[in-house]
Amino acid sequence: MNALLEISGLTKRFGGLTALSDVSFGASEGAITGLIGPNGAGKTTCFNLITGTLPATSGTIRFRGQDIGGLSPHKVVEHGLARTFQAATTFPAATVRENILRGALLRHPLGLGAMVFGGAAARDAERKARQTVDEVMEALDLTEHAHREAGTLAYGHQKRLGVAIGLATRPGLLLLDEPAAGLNPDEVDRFATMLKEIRTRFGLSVLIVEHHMRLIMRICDHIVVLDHGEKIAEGAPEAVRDDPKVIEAYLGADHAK
Ligand SMILES: Nc1ncnc2c1ncn2[C@@H]1O[C@H](COP(=O)(O)OP(=O)(O)OP(=O)(O)O)[C@@H](O)[C@H]1O
Repeated sequence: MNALLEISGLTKRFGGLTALSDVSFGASEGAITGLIGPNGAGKTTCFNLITGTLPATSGTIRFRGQDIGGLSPHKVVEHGLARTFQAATTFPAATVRENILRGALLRHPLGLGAMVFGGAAARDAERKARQTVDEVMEALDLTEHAHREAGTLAYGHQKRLGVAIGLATRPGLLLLDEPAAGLNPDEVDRFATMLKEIRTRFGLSVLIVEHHMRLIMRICDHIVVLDHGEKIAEGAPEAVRDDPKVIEAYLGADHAK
C-alpha cells in the first residue's frame, strides 16, 4: 500500500506546552489507520494540524506527495481530505438529504457561472452530486430518513449523518474524530460493519481517532499510538495491543484518574 498521507516531524506548541512533539507517521491508500492514546495525548491537535484548523509549529504534512501544511481548511478539503467532527456539525433544520448534498457540493461546487447561467454543465454537476447523495445514503442506511430534518434524528443516526456528509465530498482520505463516542454497544458494532463496507465500496482511506478500543482493534489495519504528544508505538492492532509501552501509557492514564 502507498503512503497517501505522510506526516513528518510534526510539532505543535501552545505557549510553554508541547501538545505534539516531532511526530511522524503515514496513512496508506485503502487502509483504515487509527490514531489512539490516552486523554491529552495530542490526537485532536494532530487532526487540527492536518485539516488546516491550526498551524503547525514545525514539521511537514504531505498528501499525495503535495505539501498541504499551512493551507486553509477549505483548501485542504479541495485536496481531498474530509473531516467529521466530534460534535454534530449538521444543519438541524435541513433534511438529511440536503445536508449530504451540501457535502457533495463542497468538493465539486457548481461554480458561480453555472449557478447564474445554468446550462448543461450545471445540470450535469447537479445530477452527479444527487447520485452521490443517493449512494452515500444507501451505504450508511439513511435512505429511509432522507426527508427528515437532521435535528430530529436519533443520536446514532446523527453520527452516521456526520460521516455521510464527509463521505459525500468523495474524499481521498476521510478523517473521523471519535465517531463512536456516545454510541451503545450495538450501534458501535453496526458502525464498525458499516465502515468496513463503505471502505470496500468507495475504495476509501480512513484516519480515525477513537477511544473505543474494541472498535479500533476490529477495524484498523494500522494503529499509531500517541502519549504526552509523542509517538510511542505503531503497527498492526495485535502488536500495538501487546506493546508494554502502550499498556503502561493506558494504565498510567487510568491511575491518574
Ligand atoms: N488551543 C489550545 N490551547 C492550549 N492548549 C491546548 C489547546 N488545544 C490542546 N491543548 C493541550 O494540548 C494537549 C493535547 O490535547 P489534545 O486535545 O490534542 O489531546 P487528545 O489526545 O485529543 O485528548 P482527548 O482524548 O482528551 O480528546 C493537552 O494538554 C491540551 O490541554
